[in-house]
Amino acid sequence: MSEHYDVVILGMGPGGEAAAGQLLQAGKRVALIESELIGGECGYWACIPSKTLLRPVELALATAATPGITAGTLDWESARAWRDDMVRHLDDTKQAADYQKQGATVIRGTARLAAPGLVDVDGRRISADHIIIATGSAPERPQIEGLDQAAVWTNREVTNLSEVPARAVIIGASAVAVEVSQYLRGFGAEVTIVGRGRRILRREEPRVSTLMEEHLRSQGISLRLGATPVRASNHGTHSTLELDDGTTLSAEVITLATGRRPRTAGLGLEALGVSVEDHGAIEVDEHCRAGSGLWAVGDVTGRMPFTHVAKYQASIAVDAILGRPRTAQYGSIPRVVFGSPEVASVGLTVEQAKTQGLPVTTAVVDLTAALARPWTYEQQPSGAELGLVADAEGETLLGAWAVAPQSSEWIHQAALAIGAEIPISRLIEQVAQFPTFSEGYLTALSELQQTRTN
Ligand SMILES: Cc1cc2nc3c(=O)[nH]c(=O)nc-3n(C[C@H](O)[C@H](O)[C@H](O)COP(=O)(O)OP(=O)(O)OC[C@H]3O[C@@H](n4cnc5c(N)ncnc54)[C@H](O)[C@@H]3O)c2cc1C
Ligand SMILES: NC(=O)c1ccc[n+]([C@@H]2O[C@H](COP(=O)([O-])OP(=O)(O)OC[C@H]3O[C@@H](n4cnc5c(N)ncnc54)[C@H](O)[C@@H]3O)[C@@H](O)[C@H]2O)c1
Repeated sequence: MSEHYDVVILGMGPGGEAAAGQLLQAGKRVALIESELIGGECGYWACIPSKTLLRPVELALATAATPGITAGTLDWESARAWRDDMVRHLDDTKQAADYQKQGATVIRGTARLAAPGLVDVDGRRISADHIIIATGSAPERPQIEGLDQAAVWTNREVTNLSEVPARAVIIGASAVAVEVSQYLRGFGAEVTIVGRGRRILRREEPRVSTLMEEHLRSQGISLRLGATPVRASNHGTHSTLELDDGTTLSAEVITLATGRRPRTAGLGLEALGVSVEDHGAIEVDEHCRAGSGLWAVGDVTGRMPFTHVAKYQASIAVDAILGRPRTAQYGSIPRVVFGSPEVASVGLTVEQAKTQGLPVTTAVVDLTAALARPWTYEQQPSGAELGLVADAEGETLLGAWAVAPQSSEWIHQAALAIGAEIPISRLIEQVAQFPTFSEGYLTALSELQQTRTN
């Protein structure tokens, strides 16, 4: 006999946790299955430790750029201790107890789909009206000769490091590489990012890449772009990485920042006829439905692999389960790289708009030239810009990006404008507080309007 629940959730990262919270609140009988730690990759080996380690580095850089305060001294031991507290010393006992108190059944183990509506956890059989798969993603391991013998870190080791290596080579040139390079460099490592493309953050506007490359270089981070690693070797005290241009890099650790693979292997999806894409992602419809009574949320769906998206998809799936379906909309969800300065974007890039056959107008504002805020923020500001992408008629925004302090916060104005399709003629009537970075929107919007009238 199997135990029966209204809903069983496979994986308790941000997606699983958001679904669990809402279902328990709705009075559902819920079983939660977790093979490692409640909180998932985000809580222990990704968002939380990386943002915690970035914060003192961000402050040290800001302090060095601000007169009237003595440049901050970074202290690895106390940063590490704060990080350890923030990742709960890799202990989720309290989280499990809290869920149990709320009426959930918490099951430790690796879940597998045994049949429609039936889950197997190491021999224990659990049936449910609905199954939500929220098993997340694992680091992608590139095919590089000798990599298995070299000293290699993934996101797990590089976010939970106990000592900062003297030298680090990072393979990959996207969000993980930018964030990790900045805290490793800040705490004293010599860092080289190896990117096979010609620019970093390749999914964003080319100008974003250029600005951020300049910031990274100015902080002493080396960039080897347009270079592909071909061979790695372990030399005991250090490892080397040979690139296809014939050069060799040497470091104590090689960190992989080469993307993620949805965790679907071994789940038994194929046997149940559930569609899995090439890369392992579960195909879902606009309600996050993967099949009858089967739902998938978060990184496992391969759609915008961010924590806020996992939580959003969870709310979409739960609402459908509770009989009040909504349609998932991804077009105005922000994307942020928490570097110094922050890189924030939302909506379409010019390239993406073109691919969709949408003619566009654009405006780019040098915030340092246009605003007072950068000058009251630091003594010699540079490299802070805001870009807007609008339809060719200049009526509504399609996209926005910013490389500037705190842009993770103020990008949400553009997100709201894009999501709610607020006309530019209305947006430009807003008055922004002086002196703020938000004033940049008015400058960029007037530029868009001028392009339109010219
Ligand atoms: C270094 C780094 C930094 C990041 N920083 C940010 C950030 O600042 N902001 C942001 O929005 N995103 C960030 N991300 C992305 C973010 O971590 C993911 O998008 C998010 O964790 C996805 O949540 P999830 O619930 O889908 O999966 P996960 O967090 O991966 O959780 C899945 C859970 O399922 C469990 N599980 C897997 N298989 C099974 C099974 N068969 N049975 C039972 N349990 C199982 C796992 O143990 C895990 O606990 C970062 C990623 C990295 C690598
Ligand atoms: N602040 C945030 O929200 C945040 C922070 C970090 C990560 N994340 C998310 O986590 C996920 C993983 O990030 P990421 O930066 O690892 O992945 P990514 O998929 O964004 O980028 C992968 C990078 O690795 C490179 N690469 C892949 N295979 C390679 C190979 N064989 N040799 C050389 N280079 C190779 C790619 O060219 C690219 O530069 C992303 O989805 C990202 O959005 C989010």
